[in-house]
Amino acid sequence: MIEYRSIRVALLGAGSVGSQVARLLLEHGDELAQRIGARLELVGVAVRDVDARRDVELPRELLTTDAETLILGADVVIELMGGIEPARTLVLQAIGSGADVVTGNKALIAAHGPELFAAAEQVGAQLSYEAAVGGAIPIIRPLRDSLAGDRVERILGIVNGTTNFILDRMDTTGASLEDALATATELGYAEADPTADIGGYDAAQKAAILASLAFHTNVPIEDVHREGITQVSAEQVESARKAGYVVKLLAICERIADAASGEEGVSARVYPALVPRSHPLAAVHGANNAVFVEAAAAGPLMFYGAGAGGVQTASAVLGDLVAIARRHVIGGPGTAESTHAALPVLPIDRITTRYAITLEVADEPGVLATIAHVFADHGVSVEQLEQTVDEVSGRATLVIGTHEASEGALAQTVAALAASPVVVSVASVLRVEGAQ
Ligand SMILES: NC(=O)C1=CN([C@@H]2O[C@H](COP(=O)(O)OP(=O)(O)OC[C@H]3O[C@@H](n4cnc5c(N)ncnc54)[C@H](O)[C@@H]3O)[C@@H](O)[C@H]2O)C=CC1
Ligand SMILES: N[C@@H](CC=O)C(=O)O
Ligand code: NA
Repeated sequence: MIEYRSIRVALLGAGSVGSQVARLLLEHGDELAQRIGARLELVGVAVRDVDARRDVELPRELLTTDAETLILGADVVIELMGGIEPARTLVLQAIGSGADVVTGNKALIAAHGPELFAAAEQVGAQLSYEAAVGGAIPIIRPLRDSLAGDRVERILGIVNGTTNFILDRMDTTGASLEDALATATELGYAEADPTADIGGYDAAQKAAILASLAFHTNVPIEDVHREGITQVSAEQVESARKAGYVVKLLAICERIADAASGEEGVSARVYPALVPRSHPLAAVHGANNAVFVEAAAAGPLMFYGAGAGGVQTASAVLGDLVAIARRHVIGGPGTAESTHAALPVLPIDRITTRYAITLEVADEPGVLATIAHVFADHGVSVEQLEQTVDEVSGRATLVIGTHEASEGALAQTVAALAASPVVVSVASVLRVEGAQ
């Protein structure tokens, strides 16, 4: 029997993810020790209430309500409490006391990443957060390590399981958003307050993290353009389906070169978009996540799997922990975040993409010409137009697909269409992403 040295691990939070991390650590201690060359010793678990009922029974002697004392003397601290405070203060205290930190807290990394990474770099500590984006899916380490020699051009991600479940259900069963959300809540995917999911806040935090990593630039959460799925209707999903598209909530991170100056910037944004059914992201069903990365040398890559779930997410936490423990065995400082490129983060009106606009119009002569003029007047080029006429109401529905246009030009076009006497209503405006 080999006598391994111990690496002292403190766990903060024993909820869905934390309790599974504790279980895996306790159950697989021997095997992990052989992989690492040192034993991971779980020295304590900080909880709110030691007597609370948990899905996973943990040895009572490990439980404490005193997180601050638990941190002292730990080699690695795992933060799985969620939220900003006290998580931020405890992570800073852990780093200050010489510990490495693993967290799954995307809200914390998106809002306070630079402060936490700077604190870690100052003392040579490692701050790892694979669980923060895409749950179990390896995406942080591939971006940070595997693609470190490449140049990431674009990321299209389905990074929120709840909204993907809702949109998928609307697409496959014709359910309304409200009914699909109720099912997501019943199945335990949605948060108790699902605003973070359906409002796109959770996806925006993940977009900020992905863009920062991919473009070696600090992308603050405030600079991520965010639109949720609350306005997506069953009609939009249905007409997308008929036209060969699916509606997905996308987190998009993109390098953009200014057309005039050639200067480079980055965009990070979250919105529901039409994705062609032939695109790999269209095949991401249920609560799954996928991150589609386009890199200059590697080409397109897709990372797919369980974006949430206690035990699934615990896998990512354990991966970070093992990597840190192996470094402890070898020695040396942690890897600092790379933000050397410091590219400007561009506002939404600097991006260009394609759009699908649905208009209700009067079925009269000259209407098409008037509409075509509105597009031409604002420099937006129409790629395709389909008309269906309701003989009873005498109204026509026009679905207009554009070539790439700027957000600014498109917004002006839509305003002019809404004001036009031949337009009864602008029924839908959706961006189109991932089309060739
Ligand atoms: N559940 C999931 O599928 C995923 C979760 N995450 C992230 O992982 C982290 C943990 O998530 P979950 O386990 O789902 O949350 P959870 O709500 O199930 O667990 C958090 C636990 O921390 C405890 N806690 C909160 N404040 C505390 C304090 N001051 N002292 C001691 N205990 C405290 C709570 O009582 C709760 O038991 C969050 O940051 C979340 O965003 C990331 C990816 C997926
Ligand atoms: N609420 C999130 C959980 C994981 O981050 C989701 O639905 O994806
Ligand atoms: Na991950």
